[in-house]
Amino acid sequence: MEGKKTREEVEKSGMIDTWMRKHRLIYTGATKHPFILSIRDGTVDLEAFKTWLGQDYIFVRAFAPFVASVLIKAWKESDDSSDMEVILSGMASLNDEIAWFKSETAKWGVQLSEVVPQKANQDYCRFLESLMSPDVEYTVAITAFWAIEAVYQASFALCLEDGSKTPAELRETCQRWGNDGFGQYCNSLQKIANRRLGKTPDDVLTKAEVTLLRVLEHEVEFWNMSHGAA
Ligand SMILES: Cc1ncc(CNC=O)c(N)n1
Repeated sequence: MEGKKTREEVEKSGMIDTWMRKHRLIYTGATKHPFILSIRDGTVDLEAFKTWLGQDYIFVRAFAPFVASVLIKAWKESDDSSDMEVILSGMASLNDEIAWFKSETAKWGVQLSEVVPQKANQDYCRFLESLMSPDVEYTVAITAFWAIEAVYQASFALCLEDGSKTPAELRETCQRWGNDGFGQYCNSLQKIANRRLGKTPDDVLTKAEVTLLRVLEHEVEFWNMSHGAA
């Protein structure tokens, strides 16, 4: 019989893995969403793709200040100076990413000045803003940060696997988040999160788990936008 894991056992294997097993269904809902599966099997509606592209540009603009807030928390609270370098590398990539969104939307004829944030996007951006508060612990923020990046990494890596029928014109998008370098970066964030979660008080641990679940829910809602709005 499988009993409840002791705190010590969980620390060895890593809290993130434990939570991924515990919340497998919602994690799979976020990483194997019908929109992603439609890219992977080549049946994607290109209007849905364009909707996602325009909405994600708005999201990434709100995500950059969130990452900046995590950097500030790392600087103030972290017990390991290499955390800042990992977070800073993520921020640097966002500079390139925002430029990429501008050229990619131009390519697809998506007028960024005319993109109106949909409700799911607004809700997600507002949630990010709540996490920027100085009252939110570094451990909670870095867990959310990992989850946000990991969902995109897992989703788009799926579209690049052998046997996937991702349309040629979408491969570059999938590469952006599905490439090995981005995978390594997500692993580095996961290690930081695990290290922090392994030595955090129970009340903060609970907050981090709840926050992780909120991220996964927002990611599902974000993908859902691409259905309704073609
Ligand atoms: C909704 C959402 N979640 C995660 C990411 C990936 N992080 C930065 O690009 C993203 N672009 N959009």
